[in-house]
Amino acid sequence: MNLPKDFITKYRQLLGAEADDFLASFETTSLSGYRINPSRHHLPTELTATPQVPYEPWGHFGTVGGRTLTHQSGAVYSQEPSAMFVGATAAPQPGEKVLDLCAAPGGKTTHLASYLQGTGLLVTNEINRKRVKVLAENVERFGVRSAVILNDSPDRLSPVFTDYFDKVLVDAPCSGEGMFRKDPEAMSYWSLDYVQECATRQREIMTEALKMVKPGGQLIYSTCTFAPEEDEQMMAWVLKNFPDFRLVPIKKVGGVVDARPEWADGNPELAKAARLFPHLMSGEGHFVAKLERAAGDGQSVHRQAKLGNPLTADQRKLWQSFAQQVGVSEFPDLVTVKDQLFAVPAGLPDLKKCHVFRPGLHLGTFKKNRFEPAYALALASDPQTVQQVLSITTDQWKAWVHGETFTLEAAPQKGWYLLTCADQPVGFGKVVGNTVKNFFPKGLRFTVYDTDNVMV
Ligand SMILES: C[S@@+](CC[C@H](N)C(=O)[O-])C[C@H]1O[C@@H](n2cnc3c(N)ncnc32)[C@H](O)[C@@H]1O
Repeated sequence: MNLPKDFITKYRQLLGAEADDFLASFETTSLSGYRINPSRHHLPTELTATPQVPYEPWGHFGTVGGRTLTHQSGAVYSQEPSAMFVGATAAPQPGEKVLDLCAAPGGKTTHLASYLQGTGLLVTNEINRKRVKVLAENVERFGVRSAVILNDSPDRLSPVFTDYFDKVLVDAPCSGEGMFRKDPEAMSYWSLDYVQECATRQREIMTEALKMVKPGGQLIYSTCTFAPEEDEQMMAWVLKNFPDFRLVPIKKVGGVVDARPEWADGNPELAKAARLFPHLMSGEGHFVAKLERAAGDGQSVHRQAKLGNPLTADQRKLWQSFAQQVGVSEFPDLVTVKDQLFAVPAGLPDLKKCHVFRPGLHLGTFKKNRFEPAYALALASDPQTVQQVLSITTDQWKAWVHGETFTLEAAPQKGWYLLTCADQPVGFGKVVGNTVKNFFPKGLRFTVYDTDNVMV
């Protein structure tokens, strides 16, 4: 690999005798991994029997293809093994209020959602308009039930969510040195100046992010770079400028090591943060730190959310009749945005000043005198509790994701069914006679070839 000259010189100086092993690791193959979705049942051993990532019970080494049933149904999320250390360090408790400030494409968000188990509140934000769409697709595919998706800059969010969250994750945009092995393209925009630019942007992001942590709450900061300017030096800057925050120790296993105080101002507290080096563990380069705000009284009062519109009597009837007939769970807080129905998480502050991309779980669309359930609702539904479930074969699944209608041997009762394949939810289909009408979202359709493995 043709590493930039300045990069080699810098890390030879910083790492001394360790530099040879560090630089040699760039010549080895990067490792891929995936996380299992804990809300899915009966997953095949092809997925569950692969070697486990040491610090993440849902994490496995291996590859899952994008055109598989496993991927489409949200049974897994492909994620580089080191990146799993971030969510495992945040590990929010069910019921907590959590912000993922730099969230697209959604690796950490879906991981945080696994910990929350459909409870509490997950505010997941992405500044970039194109990337927020991908984030929404991944949140939907993973069946996340209690997320609000925002498309804002940190300085727009901090006045709305001052002193609000139990946990804030800043998975910062960074110089990406830790990804050179996996994605050599990242080297093309790297320079010593670029590292400085990233550090400046990270200080701006952190200044806003820290305001949103409630007293006693935590902020998890991570990068996928080795650059001390963006890692230990960033934490040294926080400790100096935000005295109500301190670093708390992170449990380090599987070759994860202490951060290096000598790469910043020498403050021994910095060793509490974690470094993931590819020459010391099985994964790419990362840095993770956990900051905790001192307990005390938060100053801020949060006005209740005014999101969307209440349902009309007709809309409520249509939704209830669908929910009862199909047997999907009820949601306490429902709102409409135009003709779209959403279940919103409880306890949100007023989001009038935010760009709300999704106010909650998309349940469906009101059409003229009928209700059409959303793909997001299907993937957030548990086939074990839904009453109207239709199990389809893998050949029928191939037709389904390709956008085709297909026929059944016997005609069940007319209506909406949660379709499952190998016990995984794959969408809602409408049965008319012995035909299953296709409602797989047009933008997500794909072709599965006979030679493709449906599972991995
Ligand atoms: C490292 S990526 C996040 C990866 C994501 N957490 C995941 O696990 O899939 C950083 C994200 O920060 C966003 N970003 C860039 N500039 C930003 C800024 N000034 N404030 C907040 N986010 C920013 C980028 O668009 C990018 O999606």
